[in-house]
Amino acid sequence: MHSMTNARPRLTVNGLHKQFLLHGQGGLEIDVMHDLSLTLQAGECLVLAGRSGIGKSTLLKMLYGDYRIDQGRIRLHFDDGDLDLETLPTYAWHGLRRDVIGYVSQFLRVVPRVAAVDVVMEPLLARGADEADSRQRAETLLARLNLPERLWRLPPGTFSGGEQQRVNIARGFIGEHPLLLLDEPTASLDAANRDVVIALIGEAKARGTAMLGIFHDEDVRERVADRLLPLDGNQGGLSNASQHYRESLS
Ligand SMILES: Nc1ncnc2c1ncn2[C@@H]1O[C@H](COP(=O)(O)OP(=O)(O)OP(=O)(O)O)[C@@H](O)[C@H]1O
Repeated sequence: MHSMTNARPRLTVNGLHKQFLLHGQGGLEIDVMHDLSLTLQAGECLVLAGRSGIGKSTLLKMLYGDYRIDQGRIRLHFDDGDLDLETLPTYAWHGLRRDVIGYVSQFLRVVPRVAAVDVVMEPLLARGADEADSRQRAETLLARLNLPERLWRLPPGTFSGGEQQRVNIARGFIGEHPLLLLDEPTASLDAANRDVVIALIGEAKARGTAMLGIFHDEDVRERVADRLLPLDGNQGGLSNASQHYRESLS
């Protein structure tokens, strides 16, 4: 995998469009994103803003390969060249997620019977890291996030929402990916743990991590955002969706 450079934006998005075709609704089309462009530098945290349903999570899912890039360009910049995600073959996404793009989703996808500490260290093991070192780093992160030690060896399926989210955050940060996507990582946390996440984001910035995040909490947003990107304006969203819906009825 390429190594990333500090000299140019790590990520450039140009003319991105996203449309969902709802087969169950007689082929209704929903325009979620229209002509979105952005750049993201190393060590920068860009926060996506805009009303609910405007397409913030959709953008993160397109960057992570969960949603197809139908129109527009998403380009990652490395020392030795660029990588266009819209033409990336399916098999290449696995390595990209392992080594380059990290993602803290809103909810932990629990794997049954796997202990919390193993969930957290897995991204390191996937790269062939030493098991004892990986476990040590996972435990350090879980301790920082105040997850009680008695829970570390238990599967997180029965943990509280906030406990699961802290396992999720530890798993997302442990890999120190050069590009990190954050979908409401602090939503279900108390003030003390929110502060830990803000500190983790600060440390990631200092390492040169480029971050794109969604934070509804204004206090958190102010503390982490280097820039805000409002998705409202000409980027479609619900107004377009409802317009399409009305057109489909007429
Ligand atoms: N897989 C999908 N199929 C159909 N429509 C979808 C799909 N994913 C998202 N949408 C629609 O796209 C729009 C944008 O959703 P998205 O989750 O990106 O919004 P958001 O800005 O992150 O909202 P919130 O702040 O409430 O999380 C919504 O109208 C949603 O219903």
